[in-house]
Amino acid sequence: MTPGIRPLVAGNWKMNGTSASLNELRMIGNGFMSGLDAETEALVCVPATLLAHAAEILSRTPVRAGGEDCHTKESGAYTGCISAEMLKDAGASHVIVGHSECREQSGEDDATVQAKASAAWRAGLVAVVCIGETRAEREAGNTLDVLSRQIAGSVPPDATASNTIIAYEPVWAIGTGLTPTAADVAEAHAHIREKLSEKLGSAAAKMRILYGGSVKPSNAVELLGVRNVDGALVGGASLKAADFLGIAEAYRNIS
Ligand SMILES: O=C(CO)COP(=O)(O)O
Repeated sequence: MTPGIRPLVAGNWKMNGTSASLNELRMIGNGFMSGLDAETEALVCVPATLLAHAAEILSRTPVRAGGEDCHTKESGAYTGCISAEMLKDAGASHVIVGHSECREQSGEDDATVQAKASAAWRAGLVAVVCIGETRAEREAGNTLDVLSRQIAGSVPPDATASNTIIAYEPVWAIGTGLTPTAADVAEAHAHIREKLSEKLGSAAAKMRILYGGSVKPSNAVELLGVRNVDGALVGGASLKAADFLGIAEAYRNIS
């Protein structure tokens, strides 16, 4: 938590979900309509094939729909790619950029992530910029250096708290059931806030910094209660409405 910042619980469905999964989304929307939105904002980033449906379903709820990645360009001969403008047209409000799975699988570097964040803004979307160290980097004691380098390279210098959200996702915690200790999360998030302040000045004070990596209802109070943790980016547990709502409910027990 950061005083004065409203938390955001965001889901990332990754390459999961068909039209049959939209019922979970309906239940997520209904859950937030029955009072959870008093505690936190909510977003679910879905595969592009589901985005228009998701946006339509969620339009009657406080939950917003987002994309999982975008191209840097607005349009053109880029077979299989999706622009930020296309996501916006399909009803997205946000897009994730620089997820470690994209960085690894597509060889995406910090400069590309930064260009994607700018592309998101060009289309009127909020960019959720992901950063985080690998297991080898953590074991070598380089976590904070990696975060500094990724902030320097991936976050555009004109980022503001209204157009950008940072998601700290230790790569080794994603989908593994492993999580950093609350003290480790506190250290990483404080470092991220400090580096953002050096880079962005006063804009950094209100910028949301989400934690992602094996967040579940059972660990949400501990992880989301940490200072400078302004919400969660949830993978596996966002696919089941009960789990995603259970994570958001943690805010009823965090003061
Ligand atoms: O990568 C993530 C969200 O973007 C986290 O995934 P898990 O919650 O499945 O560990």
